[in-house]
Amino acid sequence: MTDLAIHTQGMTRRFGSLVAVDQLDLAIPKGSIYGFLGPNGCGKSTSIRMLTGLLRPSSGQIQVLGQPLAGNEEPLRRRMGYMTQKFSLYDNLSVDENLAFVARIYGLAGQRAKRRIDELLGLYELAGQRRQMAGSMSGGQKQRLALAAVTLHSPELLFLDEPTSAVDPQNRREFWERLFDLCAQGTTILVSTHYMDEAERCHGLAIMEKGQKKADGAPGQLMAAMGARVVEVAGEGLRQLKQQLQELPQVLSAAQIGSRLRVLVSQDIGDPLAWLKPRVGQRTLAEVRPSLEDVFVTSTGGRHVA
Ligand SMILES: Nc1ncnc2c1ncn2[C@@H]1O[C@H](COP(=O)(O)OP(=O)(O)OP(=O)(O)O)[C@@H](O)[C@H]1O
Repeated sequence: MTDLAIHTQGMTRRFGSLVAVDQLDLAIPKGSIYGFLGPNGCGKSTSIRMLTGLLRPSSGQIQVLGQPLAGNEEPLRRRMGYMTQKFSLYDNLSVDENLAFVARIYGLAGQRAKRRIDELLGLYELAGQRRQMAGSMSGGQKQRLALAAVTLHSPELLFLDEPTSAVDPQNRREFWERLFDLCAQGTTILVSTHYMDEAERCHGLAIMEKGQKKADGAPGQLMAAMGARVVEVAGEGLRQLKQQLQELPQVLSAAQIGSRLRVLVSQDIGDPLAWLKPRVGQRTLAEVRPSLEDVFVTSTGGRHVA
């Protein structure tokens, strides 16, 4: 299918007896931002390495930009950009030199390279720092330079492996604005993250656990389809209440968020407020909308960070 940037069926990678990625089916539309959400070790990087053609799958089919990846790795890789985890530039080269170096790798030279570098320096607000050493720049500037470098050859498909783990929330927000600019120009972006807020910005996402996809869809859809209702309890003695509620099989999770206890009640309970009322004493109750973290907890059988 040509409207898919990435299409996999049963993509699997084993390392000895460990199944790092287990039967992953993906259908990522062109021009969208798609997220891999999951904890360390769940197989995000291994999946990205397979999709970029750097690592062979143990089994399964992979199509990238409408072509089978196997046998077409080289030409397809020229149409992709890949920012690895802890991607770093050369600290002891200037901004200009870093981009010129990357341009050479992509076979861009002379006036063409110069024009593209000028364009990117303008776009990523780095024109005033051309001669500054990359190592002396702020985290946000380094991030912008990294994005300039990885998009220098105007890739159609961009892979970003935990791109914002080293930047503050303000820079993270700006970085995402730039991703949406790229997306608006038709670039497909696959981004791995363990931040809920970041995953929530994606058009679609896969929730991963131990190499398996546990849920797939738009964040809003996943929240609407969650198999649990969310009730917040306010009052005294929440730590003790949490212990009591977690004993109940109908309570999927209970986690303290500030001065409230966030309780996920199985959807088998028709009226979660009426069901909880006698179990929480004098405390107050309110049903609230699910968050992506709630979806993560219910789909992975994990626990809220509490
Ligand atoms: N080359 C390798 N040899 C053996 N095991 C590996 C190899 N690469 C990854 N693994 C294992 O595969 C599993 C998935 O790792 P992967 O790096 O894909 O996870 P991740 O979700 O990207 O996590 P992180 O954010 O920590 O990189 C882990 O258990 C990891 O130890």
